[in-house]
Amino acid sequence: MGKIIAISNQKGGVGKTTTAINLASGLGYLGKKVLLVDFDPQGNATQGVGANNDDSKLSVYNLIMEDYEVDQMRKKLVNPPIDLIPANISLAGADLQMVQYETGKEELLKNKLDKVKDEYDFIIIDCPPSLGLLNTNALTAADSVIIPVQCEYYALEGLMQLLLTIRLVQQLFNPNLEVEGVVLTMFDARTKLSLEVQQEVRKHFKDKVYKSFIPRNVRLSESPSRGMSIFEYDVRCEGAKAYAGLASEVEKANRKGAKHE
Ligand SMILES: Nc1ncnc2c1ncn2[C@@H]1O[C@H](COP(=O)(O)OP(=O)(O)OP(=O)(O)O)[C@@H](O)[C@H]1O
Repeated sequence: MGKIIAISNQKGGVGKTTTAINLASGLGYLGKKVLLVDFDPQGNATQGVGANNDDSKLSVYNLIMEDYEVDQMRKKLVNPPIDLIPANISLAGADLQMVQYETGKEELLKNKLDKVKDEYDFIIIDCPPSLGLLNTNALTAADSVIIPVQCEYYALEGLMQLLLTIRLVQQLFNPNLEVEGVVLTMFDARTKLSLEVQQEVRKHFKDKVYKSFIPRNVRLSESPSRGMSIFEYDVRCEGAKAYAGLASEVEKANRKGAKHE
């Protein structure tokens, strides 16, 4: 049975998509069967692995709002060795449409992903930067959440709101939802601020914070525009080493019988 992990933080630009792409790819290169679900209307994860986010194509919108199944829109990629459910701008309208459903609107993604969960070791969901119904769908479908925290001023601001949302989803729709881990992103060891944010986050989340932190690295910001994960774009750069480390930590924590270290 695969593990479904949502990459979530309602704050924009903290590294959700970069983490979703490179964690999924890193796990793929470790030999794991991985499905990356782009669940952000911006479709950045789709483009970031070199796939098309043309809004005339079937996407995650059709999966959750219509009678389609994963098989009809998943793309099997070679480099990185993962499967992808693409997203495009049509997903932006889903929130408003779902609101009108009387029941089941929080479980639309879960209902579809559960059917393919057995085929994968990991299903990674790239969430949108909001706490609306799309995010609730991702958290209801997920077994756990990885929270990327950018090393900047006000890094922790808004995290309480995310934790409250996670608790609410636990109470209402998904009692087994857990925080898988917190990953520090855009870390700059030369600045006092990055070190302070790191200390603050560790004080708060203790052993949930991954030992691998993601440095600010220009190669990581360049790779999506080439449609490559960091492992194809520049496997030797610091960003690639950091995401390889994160993928190993996540893989190890989810080996049968393993406990989060
Ligand atoms: N470690 C890093 N070093 C340098 N640039 C980075 C790093 N991580 C992310 N970026 C860049 O920062 C920007 C925001 O990153 P990303 O798109 O991953 O964040 P996001 O949380 O998914 O954003 P959104 O909330 O808009 O979905 C992008 O331009 C990305 O290339």
